[in-house]
Amino acid sequence: MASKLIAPSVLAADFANLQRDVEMINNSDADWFHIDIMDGVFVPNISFGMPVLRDIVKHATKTIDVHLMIVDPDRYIKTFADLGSNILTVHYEACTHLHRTLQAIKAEGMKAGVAINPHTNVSLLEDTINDIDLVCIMSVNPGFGGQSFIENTYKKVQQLKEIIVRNNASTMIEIDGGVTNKNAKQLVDAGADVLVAGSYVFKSENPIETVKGLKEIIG
Ligand SMILES: O=C(CO)[C@@H](O)[C@H](O)COP(=O)(O)O
Ligand SMILES: [Co+2]
Repeated sequence: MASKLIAPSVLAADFANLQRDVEMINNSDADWFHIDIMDGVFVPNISFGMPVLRDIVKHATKTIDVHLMIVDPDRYIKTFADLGSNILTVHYEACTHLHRTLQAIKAEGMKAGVAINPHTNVSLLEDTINDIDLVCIMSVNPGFGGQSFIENTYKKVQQLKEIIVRNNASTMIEIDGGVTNKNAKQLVDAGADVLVAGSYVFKSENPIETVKGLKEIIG
């Protein structure tokens, strides 16, 4: 079985010491950079945009996993490809023509991801699962780091895993929000492949050791 991945969320980094924090992820056991882009419309918060991502990409040596929390994401697919995104995840709730959006992401040479809010049932992905490289199950309401993990997520992971197996798909399952050493094992046991961790990593005393601890837990 492929090893499970950790993707620290740069949203929780110190933006006045961004290069230091990017190097920390480079030097850690982390697998991906998780980049949260918020527009203040789809979610009630604005994070950072293209110039900051450009500078992160300049220094990052690992996969760039971009989580778009914006309305009408089709407008920016090419922009995020040109900036160096490897995986581009759009929200199910923000896409009128999800199938078309997924094809457009892949046409730009990126992996295509779909994120679902806590209220969105995984069964809605059954008809597109073979077109989706990664499903990001939100385990908090999107918009902010540092929120508490929603326990119903375990059930959603199991249900999504059943859909993936039933359709013989190779879709990865990512969990985003409130991930810590307390829920990591149960999430991978339920079928998760990638765990995003923001505050738990960056607000810890020794982020490198914290990532290492998470990797040891998920094996
Ligand atoms: O997309 C989001 C929030 O909307 C996440 O990626 C958070 O940035 C994760 O942060 P923590 O919950 O781990 O602090
Ligand atoms: Co995110």
